[in-house]
Amino acid sequence: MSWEVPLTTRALITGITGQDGSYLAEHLLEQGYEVWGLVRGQANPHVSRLRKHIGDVRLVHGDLLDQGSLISAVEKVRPDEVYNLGAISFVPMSWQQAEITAEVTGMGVLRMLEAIRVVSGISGSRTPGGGQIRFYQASSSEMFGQVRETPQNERTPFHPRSPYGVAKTYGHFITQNYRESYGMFAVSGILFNHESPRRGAEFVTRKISLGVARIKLGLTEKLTLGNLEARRDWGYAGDYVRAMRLMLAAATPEDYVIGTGRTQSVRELVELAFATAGLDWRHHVITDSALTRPAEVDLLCGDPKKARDQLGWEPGVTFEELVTMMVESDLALLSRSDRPADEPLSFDHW
Ligand SMILES: Nc1nc2c(ncn2[C@@H]2O[C@H](COP(=O)(O)OP(=O)(O)O[C@H]3O[C@H](CO)[C@@H](O)[C@H](O)[C@@H]3O)[C@@H](O)[C@H]2O)c(=O)[nH]1
Repeated sequence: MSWEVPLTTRALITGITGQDGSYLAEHLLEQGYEVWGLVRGQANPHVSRLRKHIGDVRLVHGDLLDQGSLISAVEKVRPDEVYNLGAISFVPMSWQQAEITAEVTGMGVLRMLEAIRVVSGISGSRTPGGGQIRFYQASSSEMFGQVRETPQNERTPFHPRSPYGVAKTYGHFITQNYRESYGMFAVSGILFNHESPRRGAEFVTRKISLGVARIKLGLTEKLTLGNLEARRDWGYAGDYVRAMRLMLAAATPEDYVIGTGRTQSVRELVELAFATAGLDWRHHVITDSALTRPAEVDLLCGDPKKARDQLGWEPGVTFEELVTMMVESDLALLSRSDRPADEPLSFDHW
């Protein structure tokens, strides 16, 4: 008599405590994966939240700033797939802390690739098979920056406009380089903005949905924003993590743009979010030039044709559904009797 030993794919996710990490962990668990998260720090407050919401995730300690810790983590977990979502991801902070952004968001990618290379025993160039571990890098549409063409696709040149964008561009090219140098299955998803009720409160979509909820519930009257004319391609994070897995399941390692193909201004987002709650934004929104950026990305719009044609990936949630989902979620959250007192609320309370 024989029986089949179940083959479980093992994934290691950096940035597991962030918005995308949480959705990706849930998605991979649903697909039958064994999911490990890399967590840093001695008393990381995000870990208990992660444990509470996604109990089945296993944790391993490590830090994108510490090469040895990444080698140890990869050695311990022996993953089939590594998803590098860890980064300093808030663009304005990258001007205040340009060097640490370069270290975490840029050099962190190199350190993880090196950890995979060393643990896989890849020493020379073009090792046959390039090892078994497949690597996903979270590249960003911020790399397009001052865009050369619209919509942006996989062949559009990069012109990053922030230290964050520059660091992501390094991460993108070092991933490509390890693929070309060592034959590793290393790919980048160039993801346009993707949001959800779990988005951090510092990003504009969540800042607006929380602001609308507070105003609707009489907790405040005004919401202060920066540049209302910037345009973004906003999709739903839960849709975008599906694309990450599909990229690693593909027959060949390639980079893909993930976006919706639509673009809206911050002003249009504001108008819709306030209207969703029955409010007129013009009575509540004020702008402050202190919130504008030293160099802005004026327009982003992704062309996801390659992902659609080759991966069968499609966004499921429209911009209008996304905005409604976020405003309704924050209205429900702030209406709760056990609402935490320490506002501003963020992803901590999903
Ligand atoms: N955060 C914020 N942005 C504002 C505000 N007012 C206007 N904006 C404008 O809203 C736009 C979006 O800002 P964010 O939501 O902070 O996102 P981002 O800078 O586009 O970056 C996000 O998307 C990238 C992918 O394109 C990600 O790579 C990055 O990590 C982040 O998630 C920017 O043009 C920004 O100037 C405000 O009060 N706060």
